[in-house]
Amino acid sequence: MATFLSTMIDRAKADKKTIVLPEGNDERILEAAEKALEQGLANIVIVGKPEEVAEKGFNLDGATIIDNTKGDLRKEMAEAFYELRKSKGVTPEEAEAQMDDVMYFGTMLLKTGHADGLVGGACHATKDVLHPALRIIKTAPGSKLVSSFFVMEVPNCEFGDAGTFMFSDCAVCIQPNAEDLSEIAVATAKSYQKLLGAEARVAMLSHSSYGSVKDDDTQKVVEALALAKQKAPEFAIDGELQADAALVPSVAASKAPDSPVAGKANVLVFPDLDAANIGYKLVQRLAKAEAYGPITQGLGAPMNDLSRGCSAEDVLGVIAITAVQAQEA
Ligand SMILES: CC(C)(COP(=O)(O)OP(=O)(O)OC[C@H]1O[C@@H](n2cnc3c(N)ncnc32)[C@H](O)[C@@H]1OP(=O)(O)O)[C@@H](O)C(=O)NCCC(=O)NCCS
Ligand SMILES: CC(=O)OP(=O)(O)O
Repeated sequence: MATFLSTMIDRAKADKKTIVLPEGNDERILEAAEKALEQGLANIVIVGKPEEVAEKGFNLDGATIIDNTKGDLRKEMAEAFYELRKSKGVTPEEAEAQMDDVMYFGTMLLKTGHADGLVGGACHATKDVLHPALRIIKTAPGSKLVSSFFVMEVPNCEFGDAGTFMFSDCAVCIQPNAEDLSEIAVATAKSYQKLLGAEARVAMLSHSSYGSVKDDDTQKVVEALALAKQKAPEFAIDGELQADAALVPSVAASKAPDSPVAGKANVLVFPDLDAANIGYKLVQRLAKAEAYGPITQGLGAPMNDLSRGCSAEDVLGVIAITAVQAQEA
């Protein structure tokens, strides 16, 4: 049976894109690069010192390895970064020094067209990937908010689409207000349909189902639901729902009867970053689920993060997803 990963790899191969991997010092990144090259799913650019990358012993034939610490490209990226950020008070010297940071250098390679997408975060915290993304790539036209999702593949699971889900926002927006949460819900519904080619059924999660608890937190979700429905009436979005009501048909029948989503949700929108980040890691570790992401949405170019707990297989999945996003950019 085709898995999410095999589908993404096949789609990536159909129109090969160039993906930059700024963390050439990380073995999981190099192992994933080796696999990506072997399978022909993307052209690979690695940021790192060529001799140090070679020492790790991976077969990276065909990859371009770029040293950010010297050479013409460093100068070119520093100058382009200065032009972008001088209005924010950045000096030419600061721009040059900023290129020591592989994440900024890699983001500049993406910005200037040396790559179509970027994957990083195996050894950088999420904020260190998101800062250059927000400062250099910025939001896509028509998008106000950058957020993220994980594709979760839960083994032996009858819920969602045979165990496949998107969880959002597990990485970017710390304390989204109702307006932000509505943007996250609509963006993730669109991402689900685009990436997985199936109808999204979006549950706005809470500790309440259909008014069973009324407090400031549940009312934020109620407000977000109303805004999301107004913005995108074409999507099946419902709430507020507890996780059991969202997933389990028998619980849905008692807690949220007649809901178009309860008991069959495949997109879970969590009320804040605490709930979302904790929730995805619990499912990943306790249910032994595959967790691909965090994949950003709303950015002007495909640039995706990884968990520092990722495996080489997770990195390969995110490279494939990023290449597919680049085909659509
Ligand atoms: C995403 C994050 C890094 C942004 O932090 P920040 O300090 O607001 O970012 P910056 O100041 O660099 O913002 C740069 C610009 O992006 C904008 N911005 C920030 N977050 C944004 C978002 N989610 N969507 C769109 N724009 C955003 C800022 O308003 C700013 O705009 P300006 O240059 O016009 O003033 C921060 O929200 C964060 O740390 N999130 C949690 C990450 C995390 O730790 N996750 C847990 C583990 S996965
Ligand atoms: C997404 C995420 O939680 O990243 P990390 O594990 O690197 O903090």
